[in-house]
Amino acid sequence: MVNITEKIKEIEDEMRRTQKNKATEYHLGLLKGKLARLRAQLLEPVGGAGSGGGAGFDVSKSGDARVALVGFPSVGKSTFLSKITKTKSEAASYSFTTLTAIPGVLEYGGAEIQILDLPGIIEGASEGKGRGRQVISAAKTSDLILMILDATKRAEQRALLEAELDAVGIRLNKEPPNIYLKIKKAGGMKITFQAPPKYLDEKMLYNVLRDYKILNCEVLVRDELATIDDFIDVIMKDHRKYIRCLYVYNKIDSVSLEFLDQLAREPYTAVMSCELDLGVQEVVERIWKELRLMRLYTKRKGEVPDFSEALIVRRDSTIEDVCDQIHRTLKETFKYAMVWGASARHVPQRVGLSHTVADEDVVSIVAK
Ligand SMILES: Nc1nc2c(ncn2[C@@H]2O[C@H](COP(=O)(O)OP(=O)(O)OP(=O)(O)O)[C@@H](O)[C@H]2O)c(=O)[nH]1
Ligand SMILES: [K+]
Ligand SMILES: [Mg+2]
Repeated sequence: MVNITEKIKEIEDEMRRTQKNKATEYHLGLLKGKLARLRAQLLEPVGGAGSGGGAGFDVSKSGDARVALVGFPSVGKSTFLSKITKTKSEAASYSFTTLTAIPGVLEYGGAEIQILDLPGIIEGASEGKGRGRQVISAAKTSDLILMILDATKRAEQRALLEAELDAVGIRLNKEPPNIYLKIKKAGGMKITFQAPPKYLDEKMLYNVLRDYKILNCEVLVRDELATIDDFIDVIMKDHRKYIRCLYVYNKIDSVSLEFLDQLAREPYTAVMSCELDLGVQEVVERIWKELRLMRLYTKRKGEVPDFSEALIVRRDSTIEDVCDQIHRTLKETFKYAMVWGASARHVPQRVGLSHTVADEDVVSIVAK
């Protein structure tokens, strides 16, 4: 039997050989669909625990969020971890100094953020080269990926890493496609476009759905710019993860100012030198921003708010989320909440469980 990696290679080769034009786009769409299926199979765990498969490292999540340091060997991931947390992770000039996941804790704005130093990955990681698959699985569990890049190395490194993450279903700085898909038991396929699509047509979707043996379903494409890749992502949604990514170029002590200026202007990008301690604090601030966490302060009735300890919640959290964060059963006795701050229409505002809070609000929960 041909193994999955070989099958993947065959399809990739065929895609490369196929010229892109109107006549081949249906065929290419089908190949992309098959490729996505095989890649998902490749990541399925085989055998028992620890057998490689899709399992990450055995580090439990802790704190308010998790950030994964992903990059080629010797870009300075461990040096960075040791700089911003109390954990010391060995750093050296040779590749693969780090062989497992090393967690550290970054304290910022009253939050505890878990930073995961990971072994370096290389091209082919998604297909299991080196510790690649384990590293990528760990990255998949994070709330933010910090892609550490070496400013002195060729520019392709970033695209190569992105391709590796993309191959395992990680989508960086992207929202899930605006396509509705409901699989049904009967009734055939009903495909609707909200506006004339630029890159799709009914036949293309029909072909791919048939190939996935989805014969009864309802599809509504809401985005006129959606591509066949987006559509496959929707079919494979259980294998997709949409994660924010900050690109961090380290070792800027060794590049020209001109080049540095160019790097710093790229979107989602920060630059630093761990060695000269340049820009490191700015990267920490960007981590906080990208995580989109909020600080809330609680207040007991008749007392002043407790500003010494913040309650950390995710952006767009509601009073219900706040209750869950404080105590598992608080919701059951909840009567109403009083809110002071940016989310309150007037101060204080009396609100229910569905009220959305804002950063630095003061909240007082009143129980029955
Ligand atoms: N010039 C320069 N060198 C740096 C900087 N930061 C780290 N280094 C050096 O780069 C080398 C690799 O650093 P590590 O922290 O081990 O890199 P890593 O990414 O953890 O490497 P692996 O664990 O092997 O994947 C070490 O010799 C560091 O001293 C920097 O800002 N500038
Ligand atoms: K190293
Ligand atoms: Mg390391």
